[in-house]
Amino acid sequence: MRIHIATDHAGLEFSSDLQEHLTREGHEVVDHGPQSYDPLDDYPSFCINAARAVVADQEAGVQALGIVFGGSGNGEQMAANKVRGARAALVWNLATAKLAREHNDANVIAIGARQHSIDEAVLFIDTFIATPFPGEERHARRIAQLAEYETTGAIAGREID
Ligand SMILES: O=C(CO)[C@H](O)[C@H](O)COP(=O)(O)O
Repeated sequence: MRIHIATDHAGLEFSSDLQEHLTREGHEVVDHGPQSYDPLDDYPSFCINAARAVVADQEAGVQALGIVFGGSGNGEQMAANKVRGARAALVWNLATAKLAREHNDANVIAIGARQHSIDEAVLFIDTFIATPFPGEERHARRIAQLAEYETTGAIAGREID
């Protein structure tokens, strides 16, 4: 699996530990930065670049997922979700790590580095990567509705209020 990682200053240590872990596990890790600690850096560009790379890989048939870290993970998730085709889930326990794949077919996981130990983050990420999207019809239907809104602005099955 190719894993695109991005963070900001708040998650830099997590990102570096995670990159070592994922490389040991046999994944191909692509680091979208930042490369050094700057307490004033801004997460959007790093996270958007990682999400864009995930979507581009998936569209090219390459198996890829993304991981974005920040202090809370909230802004990082928002940034990733601005990318067309990205489905970024904020994960904060084991259940949300599994559900992000099983129900949402998330292709990016967002984690708050100030909210968890590194061991917890490793568990969430390993679970996220190992969990397939079973493709149950109701979940696929809802994901397709999101994609339709994203590409056409149409809200499936409803008139615009
Ligand atoms: O989690 C984040 C965004 O959702 C950022 O990592 C966080 O806001 C950075 O905060 P600060 O500039 O105070 O270190």
